[in-house]
Order: sequence, then structure tokens, then C-alpha cells
Amino acid sequence: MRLEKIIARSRIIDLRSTDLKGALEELLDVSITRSPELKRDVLLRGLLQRESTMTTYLGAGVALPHVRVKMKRRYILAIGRSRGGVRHERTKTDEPVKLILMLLADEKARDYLQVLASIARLVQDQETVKSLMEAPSLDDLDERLTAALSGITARPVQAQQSRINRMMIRQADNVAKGTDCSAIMVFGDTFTGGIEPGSWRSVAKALLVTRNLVDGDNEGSGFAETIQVRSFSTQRLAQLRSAMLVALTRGVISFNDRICCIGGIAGSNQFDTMVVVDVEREFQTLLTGHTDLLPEDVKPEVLERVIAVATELAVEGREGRPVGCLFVIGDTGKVEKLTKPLVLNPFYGYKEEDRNILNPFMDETVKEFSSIDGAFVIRGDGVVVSAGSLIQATDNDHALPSGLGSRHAAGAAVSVATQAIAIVVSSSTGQVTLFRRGVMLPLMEKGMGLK
Ligand SMILES: Nc1ncnc2c1ncn2[C@@H]1O[C@H](COP(=O)(O)OP(=O)(O)OP(=O)(O)O)[C@@H](O)[C@H]1O
Repeated sequence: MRLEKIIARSRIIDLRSTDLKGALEELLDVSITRSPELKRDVLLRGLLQRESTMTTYLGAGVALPHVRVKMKRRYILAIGRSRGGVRHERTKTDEPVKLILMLLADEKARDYLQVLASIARLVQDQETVKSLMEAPSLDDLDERLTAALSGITARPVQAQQSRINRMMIRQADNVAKGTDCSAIMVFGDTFTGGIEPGSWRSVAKALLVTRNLVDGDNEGSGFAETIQVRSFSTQRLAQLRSAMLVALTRGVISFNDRICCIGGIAGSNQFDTMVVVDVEREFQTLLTGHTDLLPEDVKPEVLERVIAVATELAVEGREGRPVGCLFVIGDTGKVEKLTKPLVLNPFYGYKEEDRNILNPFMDETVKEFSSIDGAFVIRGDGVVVSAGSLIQATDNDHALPSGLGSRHAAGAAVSVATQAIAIVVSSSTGQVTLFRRGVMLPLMEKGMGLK
């Protein structure tokens, strides 16, 4: 889905209203003109109801109200800018909303959560929001938003043409060839603005790894595939592992592959690291004779999302303090038999779509509940079944390194007793660890890495 296609200049307006209801009415007026099947009152009610159960305020003056209805088009996106600000009761800080992106989606649109997540990710980037807010005219705003959603930044990036970068790229090609690598994995976020489309020219198959928006179209980019990894640790070796894990679960690479990786510090505009990885050896301990890294019922994007939230929690903590957390993903039928609620389940009664970890608004909710004792139990399709659950599995066969206590033991044990994957954020060390069949794979280690 090419996201820029859902933008239309006629649906980009400067808002006059100073309250949310009025602003939504203005946005609806420009959205439904060519869709007579859509009823303004019904949509408004749906949007406001959604807002009252779970806010769509993303922070930093941006809101993304959305609703699903039966409609002919798949998506309609309307954008309202307010210089004076719109009052939004659910913003924590009373900060006025300056930019509203209202998304109407057909109830049958299957990539709805992905589209929502991609737009949310884009407007969580402060640089982008600033550039949209400061656009001299609505035509400019249209142009900037279209460019941002197309994955093309307004700033031309020539950085990868520097002498060192050119040499690193050439050497990566030589190393890949000389060591029989099946692909080169390139960490695109090394460059502000990413890698210029078409500027990557290696003989070996190249895979782009990035945190930025991916619209699935690699044509003309020079890359065979783009792997989106939402949250990277700043440590390069941990970045590598996360990206490989995502590529593996998505079937982009296989255990028999050898990959040449090239990257650098995010935003530094310079490649500084090259590593050759035998995938099987890297993940050997985790496989222990099996070939399935991912439990049958777990969607790769769900695991990716949980890893992203877990790493963000480990890096950011909560209100300046470190937090610990345990996520148990997949095989929920069995997992639930091994759990006991420690508190009333805070997710009880919410619609599945609203409590799906793929829903971009769940990030904050999950982080908010991370301080509750106990584990998050997450279904393979992303629906959060419960939080605050005590895991009652025991495992006497796998010894954990000293210093890891009962949270890690519970994660390890539940991954032995069931097919689930457990991800643990340690409050004492900030480590993020994945458990599968009792075997641990550190995804982020404090103090490790090259940086
Ligand atoms: N069986 C369990 N199920 C769910 N949560 C648990 C379980 N055991 C412990 N926890 C959670 O882990 C928290 C920390 O426990 P403990 O310090 O023993 O674990 P740890 O593995 O050392 O983790 P950390 O590195 O975060 O301290 C507990 O307060 C509790 O919230």
C-alpha cells in the first residue's frame, strides 16, 4: 500500500475550530463530499466514541483520530493544521493539538493497523511534524507530507557518496563475494534521510534495514528487500541481532545463509562497521535442533512489535526510573492454564482491535501498565489477553546465569512448558532477553556493543 496515495490536497485544511468536535466536523466536511454513502453524524459519533474509550492523541501536539466504517474507498485521510491549537481533553499536559490526521477506513481494509501504525510512526518524528507545521502554505504541507509518506525526505542525501562510504560499500561487495555471503545487510539509518533510492549498487543481493516507513515497494531502490525494525538499541551488535531475527521470522533469510552486514552509528552519515555472520551459528543456541524460531501461531510482526516495545522500555524506563517487564507471546490456550491474575485484568472488556499490540496506541498503554507486577500474556495475532498475570510454570532443567531472578525464571519456564516465546526486560540491568524452549537469547545487553 503506497501511503502517499491516500493524501489529497482537497482534504488538507487550516482549522478554524478550537475544540476537537468542531475540528473533526471540519475534517469530515472535506472528507465525505465525494462519498455520499458516508454520514457525517455517524462518523462523528464513531470518532468521538473512539476518543472517549482510548485517546488517539500521540503527544507533541499531534492526534490521529480514526474510525472504521463501511465505505467504498479503502481509506480517506484528512489533515487539519491549527496554529492556535485545538483543545483535546485527553492530552495529559493540556498541550493544544496542532496537527490532526483523521483516518477513515473501510471495515474490510485488512492492512488497517499497519496503515495506522505507519502514519503514527511518521508523525511521532518531531522533525517531520515541525516541517509540516511550518509549511508556508497548504500546498507545501501537501508536498511535504506526500514526500514523507513516500519515504522520500525533502533533504537530498549525498552522504553515502563520501570517500570512506564508497570504499566501505566496495569492500562489502568484495567481502560478500569472497566469503560466499548470500546477501549484504545495510543499516540505512546510518544516514539521516536514509539511503538515496538507486544509490546502492552492489553486485551481491542487498537488504535494507531501517526504522523508517516501509511501503513494500523496492523497485528502483537497489535493494531486494527492506526490513523494518522499529526500535533499535544504540548498540550495533544488538541492532544486528534484532534485524536478523526479523529477517528470519519473515523468511527473508534462512538459517543456511551467511550475511555480510554493514552499518554505522544512526545519523552519523558514515559506515564504520562490517561484520560477517553465519546465521545458524548466531542463533544456534536458540534452535536446539529445531528449525522453527517462531511458534506456529505467532505472527512475525507481533514478535517485532513486542521486541520494539521491550527495547524502548529498557532504554527509556518510565518517568526516569528503570522498569522490568515480562511478555509471553503465543500458545495462549496453554499459557492461560499456567497463569493466575495478580490484579484485575486492565484489558478486560476492550475490543480486540483496540488491545492489539499492533495498534500504535497500545505502545503507551503497555508501557503505562509495565509497572504492574506480573506478565503480559499476548496472543499470536497480537491481542493482549491480560496484564498482571503470575506465571506458575517451573523449569528445573535450565540453569540461568546468576543475577537473574524470578522474572527471568518465569519467562524461561513458560517457554519450556508451552510453545510461547517470552521476552523479559530486566529492571536491574536493562537487558532484554528472549526465551524459546528454555534457551535464552540476549537481544540487548547493557554495556555491550561497539558504541
Ligand atoms: N512467576 C512470575 N510471573 C510473573 N511475574 C513475575 C514472576 N516472578 C516475578 N515476577 C515479576 O518480576 C519482578 C521482579 O522479580 P525478580 O527481581 O526476582 O526478577 P528478576 O528476574 O531478577 O528481574 P529484574 O532483573 O527485573 O529484577 C516481580 O516483582 C514480579 O513483578
